[in-house]
Amino acid sequence: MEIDKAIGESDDKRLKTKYNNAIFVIKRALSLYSIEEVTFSFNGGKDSTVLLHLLRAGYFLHKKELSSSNGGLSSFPVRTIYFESPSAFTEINAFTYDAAQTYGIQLDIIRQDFKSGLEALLKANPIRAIFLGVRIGDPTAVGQEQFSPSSPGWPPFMRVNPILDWSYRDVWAFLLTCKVKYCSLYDQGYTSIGSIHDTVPNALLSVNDTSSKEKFKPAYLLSDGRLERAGRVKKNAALKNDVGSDSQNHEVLLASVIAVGDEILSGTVEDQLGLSLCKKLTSVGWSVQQTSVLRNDIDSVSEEVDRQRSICDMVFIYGGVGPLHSDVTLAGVAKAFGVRLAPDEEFEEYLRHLISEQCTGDRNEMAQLPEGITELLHHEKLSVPLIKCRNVIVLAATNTEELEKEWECLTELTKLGGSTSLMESKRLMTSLTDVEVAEPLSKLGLEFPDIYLGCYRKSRRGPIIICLKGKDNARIDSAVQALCKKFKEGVFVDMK
Ligand SMILES: Cc1cc2nc3c(=O)[nH]c(=O)nc-3n(C[C@H](O)[C@H](O)[C@H](O)COP(=O)(O)O)c2cc1C
Ligand SMILES: Nc1ncnc2c1ncn2[C@@H]1O[C@H](COP(=O)(O)OP(=O)(O)OP(=O)(O)O)[C@@H](O)[C@H]1O
Ligand SMILES: [Mg+2]
Repeated sequence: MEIDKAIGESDDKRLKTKYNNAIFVIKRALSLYSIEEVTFSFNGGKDSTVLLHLLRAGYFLHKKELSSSNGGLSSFPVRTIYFESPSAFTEINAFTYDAAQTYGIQLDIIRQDFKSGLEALLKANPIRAIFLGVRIGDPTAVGQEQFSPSSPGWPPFMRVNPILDWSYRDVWAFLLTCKVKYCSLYDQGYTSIGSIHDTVPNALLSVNDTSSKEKFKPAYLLSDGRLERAGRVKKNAALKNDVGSDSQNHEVLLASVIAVGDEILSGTVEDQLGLSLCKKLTSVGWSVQQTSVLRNDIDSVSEEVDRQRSICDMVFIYGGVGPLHSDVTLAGVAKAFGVRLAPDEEFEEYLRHLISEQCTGDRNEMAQLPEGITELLHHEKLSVPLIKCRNVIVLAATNTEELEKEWECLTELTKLGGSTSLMESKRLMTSLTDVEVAEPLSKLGLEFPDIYLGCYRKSRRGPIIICLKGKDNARIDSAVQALCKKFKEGVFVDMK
């Protein structure tokens, strides 16, 4: 069998291990279910192309073990389904059909959405397990194992994911080692393929060319596999798109800032990052809803992150990030999302590069990240990428200088300030007493419900500072005028 032979002859140890594990999963599935009960969900993408060949090899090896036959593989008896959509690339369609013909696959074309299509399929056939080319890092892989029952609300079947733990690099190592055909779009700079509406070539593969037409290097040259979805335009375009589906449709983006550290709570260390973050977020138009300081305790972190991530658009968490026993922040974030911490080999590489001499043992504990929900945000100014788990940003900064750098990169990478409209503000100082300003101010609040009114003082007896914030400078000016009218001239001093 040519695939098994090609891997056998390769000296890529890592690829061999990945291959053997995937074949093991496939053989287990073929032992657990009859051939009529399994289906391969094939869509012509690179991951499903890998799976196609693994299944061919796995089926061959499974048969060989059963019958000790040594014959070739002429046809592929695993039922194969393809959900064809009008928004698929023609190249994907063409490749899918071609591959089916080349490998003797009888392709069932389904022209319904996934759920309805699967319902109809399962009604008409005794299917119990479906092979998928899902990999960790795919948004749909969250919480999945190599064998994962379909989700509640979906028809009942087992999802079998033989390449769940394969990286982008593993996928290309396999396709190139086995010298198998793959969809032509991957040679034109596409690195992960969705629909024609949300997929463009990966800009990281762009080649500077003097001619007017932009050119791209092939997908296998993308050196950093974590960026394979950079060509998925809409989903990656702006931070606002990461906001949970249950988030409110408010115009101002809401943030929550969480510090993790027993030392802050005991007063041993002063938290300056919280203050700095609040200032930065406010300066780009975010409204900070809450700051909290938590103990270095997984459950405290997970409960607070879980609460804040559903109320706020973005949660910023810092402290407790590292390899020490007290560094529980990432574990808490993973728990909040109901996923486990799993080794991230590419993050591991970054860390090894950074701390190579100090690195002991096989596994670097710091390279464990929340599985399936983590996006690494790379910036040339950062030696280690920032960690983003859905709408939670984990900052590694331990002082304001480091925070400054991370913030700068974060705003560049995520358009943090670009997706919101900035708040205007004005501050007035007065030596009127609290009693004198209290009632007029609350009335002003009723007259200008769109203006935020805040008050503070620097000392009990000192002047009061009144803060007015809103979307529109003219509205703030009207509110200021209305307030001044309620008092004698000159009692308010404009501080800005
Ligand atoms: C064969 C098959 C089985 C699926 N099973 C499930 C499932 O059990 N639960 C689920 O939430 N989504 C399931 N999906 C949907 C995928 O998780 C995902 O939503 C789909 O691939 C859409 O990806 P896209 O929006 O990027 O195209 C399944 C899809 C396919 C093709
Ligand atoms: N339209 C579809 N028809 C059949 N199976 C599908 C379809 N879309 C997705 N799948 C299944 O889901 C898996 C994951 O899809 P995904 O888009 O992440 O990977 P891919 O298409 O194989 O590769 P790429 O990441 O390059 O797009 C596929 O390998 C396939 O098993
Ligand atoms: Mg795809």
